[in-house]
Amino acid sequence: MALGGDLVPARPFTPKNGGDSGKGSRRTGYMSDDTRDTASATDRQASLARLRQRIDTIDAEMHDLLIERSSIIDELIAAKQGGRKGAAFRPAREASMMRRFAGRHHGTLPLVTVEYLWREIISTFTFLQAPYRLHMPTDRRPSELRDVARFYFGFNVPLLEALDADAAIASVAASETDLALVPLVDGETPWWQGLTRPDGPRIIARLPFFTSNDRPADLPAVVISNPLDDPTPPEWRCYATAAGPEALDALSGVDILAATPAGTLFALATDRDPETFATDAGLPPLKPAGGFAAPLSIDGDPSQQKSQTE
Ligand SMILES: C=C(O[C@@H]1C=C(C(=O)O)C=C[C@H]1O)C(=O)O
Repeated sequence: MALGGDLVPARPFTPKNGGDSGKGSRRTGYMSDDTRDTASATDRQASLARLRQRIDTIDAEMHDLLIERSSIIDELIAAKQGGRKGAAFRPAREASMMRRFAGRHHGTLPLVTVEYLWREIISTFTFLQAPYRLHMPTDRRPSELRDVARFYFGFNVPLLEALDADAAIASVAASETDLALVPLVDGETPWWQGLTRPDGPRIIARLPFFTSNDRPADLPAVVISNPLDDPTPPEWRCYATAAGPEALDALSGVDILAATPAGTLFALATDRDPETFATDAGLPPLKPAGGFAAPLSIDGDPSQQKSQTE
């Protein structure tokens, strides 16, 4: 049976005996309130129909543009074939696209909605270039992490549950194009040791990209991939150290990502030289663990502020 096949269409309400419903039945002038009400209801219907027509026209244009956007994929794959085989992600390009949206955005549509729509588009387009799966540990904040996964990678990308971050990173290492999404939550084990092996998986992005005091899918997390062919260097470089977080807390240009008593994963601004930094801070040599584009705070964005006060 077709969906909704049993549904009976609602019949319009027709009042009996002329519909004496108070205000509308009083005769006050040349045009009765009834006639006026009917006229304004007709006007409302007409303007609603006009607005819906405009929306349908815009939707058709957006749909045509998405189809046109996807027609570029084959050429994109060919253009990228000069590079190494592997994942098609270009995190620096994705970051610059998001910054461009933030710069040109206006109106009542929350900027985070734009981010969400384009994340679905970008993830699907990347997937069409080189299919991949997303490995997600289930041992810490799994439902919040799933929200982040779906917000940033949409519903076309298969999501695979892993026991913990180590298992998720091992699955990435064993694949060609897969990703892992690991929450930045302090724990007992320094899971990031799996990011310091030569030519092994590395951090490629930090989420959320648009930061705000009040946004959906806001669990801090990092995206991990095998080394990419992205020519643009990251703005923050990640390092692992055996030192605890207290050794780094007060230092400038440092962003602590996750910590255990047995070590810290942190990001260092690229204008800081890591060797000089480690020597000055009295730290043992740092182990590179990847990098990411600087997230963007959108709390000053007018449309975002509006959505926050609602
Ligand atoms: C299209 C590209 O590849 C991926 C898909 C993107 C997109 O659909 O806009 C953007 C960046 C990449 O992660 C690209 O490199 O430009």
